Amino acid sequence: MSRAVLSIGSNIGDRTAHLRSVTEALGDRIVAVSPVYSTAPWGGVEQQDFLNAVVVAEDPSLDCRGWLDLGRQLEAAADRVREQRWGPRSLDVDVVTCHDSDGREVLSDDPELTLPHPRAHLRAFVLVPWWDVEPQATLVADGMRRPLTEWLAALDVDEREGVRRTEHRLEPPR
Ligand SMILES: Nc1ncnc2c1ncn2[C@@H]1O[C@H](COP(=O)(O)OP(=O)(O)OP(=O)(O)O)[C@@H](O)[C@H]1O
Ligand SMILES: Nc1nc2c(c(=O)[nH]1)N=C(CO)CN2
Repeated sequence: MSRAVLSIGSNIGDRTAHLRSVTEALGDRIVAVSPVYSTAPWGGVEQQDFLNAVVVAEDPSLDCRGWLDLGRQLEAAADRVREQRWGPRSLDVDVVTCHDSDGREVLSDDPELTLPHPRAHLRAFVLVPWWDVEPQATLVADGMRRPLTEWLAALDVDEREGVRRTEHRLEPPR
């Protein structure tokens, strides 16, 4: 059993449909889904704006590695092509944090699955929607555990202003 915070993003094709493919696949395993944000590209590659959201999900049969594998499967189903680092993609699923069945946060420095995600604290497109669904959450980076609001406050204003809430909704029908 584990609980994961997943960051999902898309900037190619039907972006909402790509994000929705994740919430549809997760179904009853979803604990919370953030609003969808339109976000300026992060990372220096010139490309289309992204749609981003954060999903919190629980699964009794998945460990943290299982969330990474599930994310890869969903990316493949969206015809994700791995070309350029931080470049355009139909669907990106990142595991931001993962807690085990005892509620303990799993930490890992394995390059295949680094936890928490090593760049989450630098990304307003992760922090803003995550704060919407878990305002009390904290994130470890650079050897410090800080509330999301503190990591957000440390970012450039431009970075935060590039993240704008949309009316798109991802919740699967109940
Ligand atoms: N927490 C994590 N979530 C998702 N992938 C991870 C994580 N930690 C390590 N990885 C590894 O990162 C590799 C590259 O992933 P990906 O192609 O999605 O990178 P990216 O989205 O371009 O950049 P970034 O990793 O900065 O989001 C994957 O092969 C994966 O194994
Ligand atoms: N705004 C935004 N920028 C990005 C994103 C993303 O999801 N949103 N994903 C990237 C690859 O990790 C690189 N840059």
